[in-house]
Amino acid sequence: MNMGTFSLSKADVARKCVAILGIRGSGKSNTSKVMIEEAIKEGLPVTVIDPDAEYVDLVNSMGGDIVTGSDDASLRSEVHHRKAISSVIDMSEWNQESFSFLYKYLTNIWEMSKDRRTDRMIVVEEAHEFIPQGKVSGISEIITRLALRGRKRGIGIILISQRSAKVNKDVLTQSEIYMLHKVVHPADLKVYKEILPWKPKEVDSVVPSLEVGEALFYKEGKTEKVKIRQSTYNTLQFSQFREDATNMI
Ligand SMILES: Nc1ncnc2c1ncn2[C@@H]1O[C@H](COP(=O)(O)OP(=O)(O)OP(=O)(O)O)[C@@H](O)[C@H]1O
Repeated sequence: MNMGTFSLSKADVARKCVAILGIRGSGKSNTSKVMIEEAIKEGLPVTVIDPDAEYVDLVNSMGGDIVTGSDDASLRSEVHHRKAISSVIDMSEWNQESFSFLYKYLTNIWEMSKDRRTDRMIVVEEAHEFIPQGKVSGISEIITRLALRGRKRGIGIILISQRSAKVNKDVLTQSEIYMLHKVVHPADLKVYKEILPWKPKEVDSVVPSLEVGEALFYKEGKTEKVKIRQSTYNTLQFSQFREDATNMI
């Protein structure tokens, strides 16, 4: 999996918990898009919980299925699971139906993966909204279960959040891979200090000066400063836009 200045293997991420953290605009979504692109290419299906419908075009263009609150959760999750199809749960309506759909879909994936294991990464954008620290809901419970007990059933998780201090600690601290983009707030720097085997001073001096697309990649006790490549989809979109603009002139 070509991530930019570093690479990952499918085995590095399948059935693992990955956390992508950083302030707004630091490059988290791009990092997760690159990971998703590479996972799908390697035959590892993903399900993205997408509050802003920002993964719809990417996953759609790679052969995935887009579902919303008005779809049949049992049917869609069954087909996606059986045929190893990637999906985006478009939560942008942010209404009761979307939440009911999400709960049923994830619960079904959990149930079905007991007898029929197929590897899948569940991507949780704005993770602090779905698994907040100190608050419990049906959705937070099922995501927590998938994150903490999904490994044996083939399930891995990618958590993305701009508010690391607000994400359920039990889940966040179970992550095996961290992609730590820029943060500046002391509460978020504190979370990084708990994750990284660095002196607090070092975290304070390095992390706030990370540039867009740069991150500290932490895995198995080792930390490396990396630059993530641009998602092909972003680049394609951009070149398509340029082409369209040129044709208009
Ligand atoms: N690795 C990268 N190389 C070059 N540009 C990048 C990279 N990562 C992100 N960018 C650019 O930076 C901008 C913000 O990126 P992105 O949306 O991924 O940030 P974010 O942290 O997810 O922000 P938000 O929390 O607002 O969703 C985008 O225009 C994106 O194209």
